[in-house]
Amino acid sequence: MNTLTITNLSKTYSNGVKALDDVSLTLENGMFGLLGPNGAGKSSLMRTLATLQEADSGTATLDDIDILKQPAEVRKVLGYLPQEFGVYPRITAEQLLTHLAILKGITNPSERKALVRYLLDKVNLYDKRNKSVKGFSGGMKQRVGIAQALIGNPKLIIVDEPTAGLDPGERNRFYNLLADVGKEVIVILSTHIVDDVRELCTKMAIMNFGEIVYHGSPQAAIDDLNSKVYQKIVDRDQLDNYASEYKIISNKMVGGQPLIHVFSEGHPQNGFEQVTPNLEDVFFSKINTSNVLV
Ligand SMILES: Nc1ncnc2c1ncn2[C@@H]1O[C@H](COP(=O)(O)OP(=O)(O)OP(=O)(O)O)[C@@H](O)[C@H]1O
Repeated sequence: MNTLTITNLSKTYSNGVKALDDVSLTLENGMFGLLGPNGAGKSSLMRTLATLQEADSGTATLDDIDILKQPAEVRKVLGYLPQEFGVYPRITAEQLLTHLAILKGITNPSERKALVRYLLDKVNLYDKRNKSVKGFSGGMKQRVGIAQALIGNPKLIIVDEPTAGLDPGERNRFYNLLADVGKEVIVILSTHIVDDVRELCTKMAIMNFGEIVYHGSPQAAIDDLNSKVYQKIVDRDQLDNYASEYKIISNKMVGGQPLIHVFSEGHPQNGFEQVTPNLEDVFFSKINTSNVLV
């Protein structure tokens, strides 16, 4: 069992933005979802754990490695799929992975060849190994991204917003692959897509303005909202009135009209009906609700 312990991590950029505000989390093997809106600080946290940037204060350890002080040690046991894994030279999938394996220090040619073929098979691209990666679909490129993250038997795999731009079929294939990978190592899936976390993760954190605003299981967070979420279709021009009277946690268009979800300890009457809460309700109820109104 591997353990990642993050303690009081903070980071303020030179422009004054506090991207990490006293972040503390403990993670063990399995898929961990880090959910947050754009700009919440997810990439800042992922880049810090991937030793690509420094924190101002706090600590992070992976088993007995001090991530902030021993970056070279971390890199040996880290697999990282960055948000922009997008520079593809005109080489085949097998050549690209071979090249990245060399960079990762796999020096024995026959061991490297066997590893690359194993990884291509694992991400279901063995048949495409001689095709140029440039011509791959978004989903296939992300699978190459996972294959390269698996080089060197990592203990910690970080994937930053991996499903953006994938069609539903490709997203599903990618989910299956991640779920398979996540059994024996720590996988952190950073995303603003609630479905990614619902489908894959048993543990999660929600981040907003650099702070962890929830840490626990998705189901426990949903249970907390039980019989406290109500919905109603309202007129668009009435939205402001509803916002001042109720605690709106989400607002989406259904057939051209806003469907609002509100949080309420008791039944709000006035045409509202109770709904079974979902992870999206959790997400919106934990982050700043002023974003909700369009
Ligand atoms: N290098 C930087 N210099 C200054 N500000 C930065 C820098 N990188 C990020 N920020 C700011 O820090 C905050 C957190 O950014 P970050 O990229 O970590 O968030 P995020 O949750 O990953 O968002 P997204 O989903 O948009 O990638 C944002 O306000 C962002 O504008």
